[in-house]
Amino acid sequence: MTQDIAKIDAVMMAAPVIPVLIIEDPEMALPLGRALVAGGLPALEVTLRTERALDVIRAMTGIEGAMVGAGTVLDETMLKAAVQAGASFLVSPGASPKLCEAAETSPAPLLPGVATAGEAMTMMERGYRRLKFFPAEPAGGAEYLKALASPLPQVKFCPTGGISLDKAPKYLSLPNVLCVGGSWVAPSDAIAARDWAKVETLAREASQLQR
Ligand SMILES: O=C(O)C(=O)C[C@H](O)[C@H](O)COP(=O)(O)O
Repeated sequence: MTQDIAKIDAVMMAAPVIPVLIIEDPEMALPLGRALVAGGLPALEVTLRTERALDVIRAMTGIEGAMVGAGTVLDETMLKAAVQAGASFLVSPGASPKLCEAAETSPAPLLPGVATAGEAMTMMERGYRRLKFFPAEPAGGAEYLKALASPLPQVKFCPTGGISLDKAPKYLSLPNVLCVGGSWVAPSDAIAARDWAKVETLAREASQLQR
């Protein structure tokens, strides 16, 4: 199957925001994940950008109510390792033919990144209907994404990259946006200070955004 829309929609519709997590220390995984879920954000994207990211995914799969995915999935090796660690969805900053091929036999659905109409059309030809718009703010922001809605109404996006609590509403009001992604709900200073109350507050604000 190219992209299991029901599976990826369950992730994209779980909350208005998917936290994008960059975690160095697996000991932070459980308290951080619990704070985000308690604040109303159950879908968690753990980027494969740190050495222990797979351990973080393993730990987070034990959190009740969490849907744990892997971000920054760049190739087949990373995709397989993420699935093996328990990732139930996969996110990539871009879409390469080899990565898409690997995703087509994966039990976890892939949300691939695109930044142009041409890239979106290439993914549509492969059967994809849910895409990440990345990097959202530098690539043109909500206005740019709004302009894609009219010619490409079948495609729904998760814009990510440079989005904050203030910028999220512009995206969430668009007809072609199901949710947004962002790291602002799990800032590195709060993680370093183990300030889980702050993370929960940020998550709660994000979970209450309208879409
Ligand atoms: O590598 C990936 O697969 C990603 O998901 C990239 C992230 O979407 C952005 O790095 C998050 O951007 P900020 O919210 O601006 O920090």
